[in-house]
Amino acid sequence: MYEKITPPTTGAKITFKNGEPVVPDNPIIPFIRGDGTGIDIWPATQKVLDAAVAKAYKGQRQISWFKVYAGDEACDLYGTYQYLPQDTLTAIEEYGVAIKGPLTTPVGGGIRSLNVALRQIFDLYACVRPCRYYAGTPSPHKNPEKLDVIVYRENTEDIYLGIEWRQGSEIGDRLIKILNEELIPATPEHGKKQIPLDAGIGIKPISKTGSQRLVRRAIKHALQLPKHKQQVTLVHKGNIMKYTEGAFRDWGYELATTEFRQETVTERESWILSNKEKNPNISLEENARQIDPGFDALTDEKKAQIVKEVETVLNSIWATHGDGKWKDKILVNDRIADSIFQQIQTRPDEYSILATMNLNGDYLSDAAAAIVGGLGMGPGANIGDNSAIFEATHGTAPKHAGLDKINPGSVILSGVMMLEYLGWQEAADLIKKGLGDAIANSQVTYDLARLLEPPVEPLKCSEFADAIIQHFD
Ligand SMILES: NC(=O)C1=CN([C@@H]2O[C@H](COP(=O)(O)OP(=O)(O)OC[C@H]3O[C@@H](n4cnc5c(N)ncnc54)[C@H](OP(=O)(O)O)[C@@H]3O)[C@@H](O)[C@H]2O)C=CC1
Ligand SMILES: O=C(O)CCC(=O)C(=O)O
Ligand SMILES: [Mg+2]
Repeated sequence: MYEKITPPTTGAKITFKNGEPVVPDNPIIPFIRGDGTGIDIWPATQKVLDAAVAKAYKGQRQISWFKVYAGDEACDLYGTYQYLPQDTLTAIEEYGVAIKGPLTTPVGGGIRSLNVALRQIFDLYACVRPCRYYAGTPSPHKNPEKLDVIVYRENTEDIYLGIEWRQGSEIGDRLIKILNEELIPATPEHGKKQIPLDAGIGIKPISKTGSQRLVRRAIKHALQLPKHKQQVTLVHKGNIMKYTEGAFRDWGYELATTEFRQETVTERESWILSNKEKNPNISLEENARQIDPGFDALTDEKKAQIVKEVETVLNSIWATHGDGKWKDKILVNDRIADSIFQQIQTRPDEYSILATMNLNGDYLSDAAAAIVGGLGMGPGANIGDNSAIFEATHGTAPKHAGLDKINPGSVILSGVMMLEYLGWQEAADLIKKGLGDAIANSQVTYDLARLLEPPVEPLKCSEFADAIIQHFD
């Protein structure tokens, strides 16, 4: 079955039932070491995960690690250009849950991202990246502890589908010609627009199915959070990209107000309901005026639409959501993507789950990680209905590779997410305690050491792992 690798002789497979993992006490878990600093980070991570599981379960549970190959290591073993061998795909498919270090993607030409390919091959449609603050972590922000968000990023489509054509390529030029001569003129709203003849072209597909399954998972996650964090914000640039990003927002609201009608309230609905609670005799028109500040300047047709919206909301959900009942529901709102980048800095405590499309979520997860201490503190998970791969937000950080210097925190915390996904909360909690206490004692790697005031002598990558383990007690 495998060409060059052999699964561990002990351990059992994780299986999936209704999208949830069924976990034996000794699961076999494939891991990819990763390129660049993967060589430093992975051994540190494995040591911490094994120590936590051993301490929490005293031999009753353990992970049987299965080394599989991708990136540079795979080419060394399997031959030139064998970046993602079939063995690796077979192993992940068979064992269901895997963890990986970062893999290199060249800019411009060369191979397309192996990281993205893995998400697409296994249909890992939700990229979940929590950003929370560990006390004592230096941050460029005054109150980093106020940020506690989870970026829920659609992980399989958008421009990451990678359908694009190079400038000057035969098909690219043909496509531009068809667009300029046939499709754009046939679409009146595009007027006389034309694509420059020397343009590269990329396609940005955003589907209803892809958007709604992501938002569904985000809402289900919100239901598990403490009351004050039960909120999902749909992040989009729908003012500019109406039929892709705008549609993502609309499909998100549609899902929330149909599949989760009893559990959710939209921000606009909450304004309408609260206007009536403050003034039970408020007219539909006055309510509409209060939810839309520019109401009086609108056309009669638009005004009538908003009045109708108010009426529909009151008729359909006053009984279930009115009289303050909406305050116990999950709040679903939306924010335009550029504004959310400043909102997480200026009003971080107003946000919880940020549901995004692929590109926006890629940007936003690095930015949010920076607030709570940088890319060394940014874990992540790629989750589908039949498999999951855990990996950090950051990349290979090649200039630090092999120096035993880089912060392994993000991959270790990705391991914590994996343990929680397996239901091994006790082991996950030990690591969170160990990591938190190490940071609180200023036992940190270079990235955090240089920001501390006064600066401290940094620990090596491997020493940080040891410090975490020492702080289990
Ligand atoms: N999922 C994946 O596998 C990903 C892969 N990549 C790939 O990684 C490669 C390198 O990408 P690049 O743009 O340099 O981005 P990286 O995220 O690899 O690194 C950028 C900078 O972020 C800081 N950083 C990253 N990781 C850590 C860490 N663990 N601890 C502390 N600081 C960290 C370092 O800053 P400083 O030097 O200032 O300390 C580093 O130089 C590219 O090929 C890219 O495509 C990128 C993202 C995700
Ligand atoms: O795959 C890559 O090289 C980059 C991907 C990335 O930045 C991410 O998923 O956050
Ligand atoms: Mg990224």
